[in-house]
Amino acid sequence: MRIAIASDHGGFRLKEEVKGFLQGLQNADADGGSLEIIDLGTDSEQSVDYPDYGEKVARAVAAGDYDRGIVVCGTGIGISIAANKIAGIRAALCHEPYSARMAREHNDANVLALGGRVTGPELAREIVQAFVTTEFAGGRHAKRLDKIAALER
Ligand SMILES: O=C(CO)[C@H](O)[C@H](O)COP(=O)(O)O
Repeated sequence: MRIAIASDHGGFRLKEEVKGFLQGLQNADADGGSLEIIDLGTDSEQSVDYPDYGEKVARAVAAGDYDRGIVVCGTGIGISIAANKIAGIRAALCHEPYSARMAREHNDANVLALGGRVTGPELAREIVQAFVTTEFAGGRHAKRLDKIAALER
């Protein structure tokens, strides 16, 4: 699985932690395959604008260059709003692992958003693990995603 990750300054520290978790999750994705991770920035706590980083990840995932994305800002709100503006992106802001699991199982979320000023690293680890290891359930959920896709047209 190829994962693109980015943050603004408010999410920078948690992004760095998440990259470490992802390294530790090697061979733990839903297919038992290895994880390839690309960091699209930012690279310090110097102030930047979260839409720029939400867009980078969202475009990389929407283009098929990466399978999933993880975006982090202070609350996770702004960067998830930005990512969701890109067609084909289903970004889910999650504060606990249950929502992350459901975001994959029911919503086939392809981008996870986290709040670096909201969620601590240990909880974030569990959220990220759920996001990476849970597959979309399909079935009745597929036609609902078709309806979401229709809203983009
Ligand atoms: O959470 C965010 C967006 O939803 C941003 O990280 C936050 O707004 C940045 O704030 P500041 O410029 O005061 O550091």
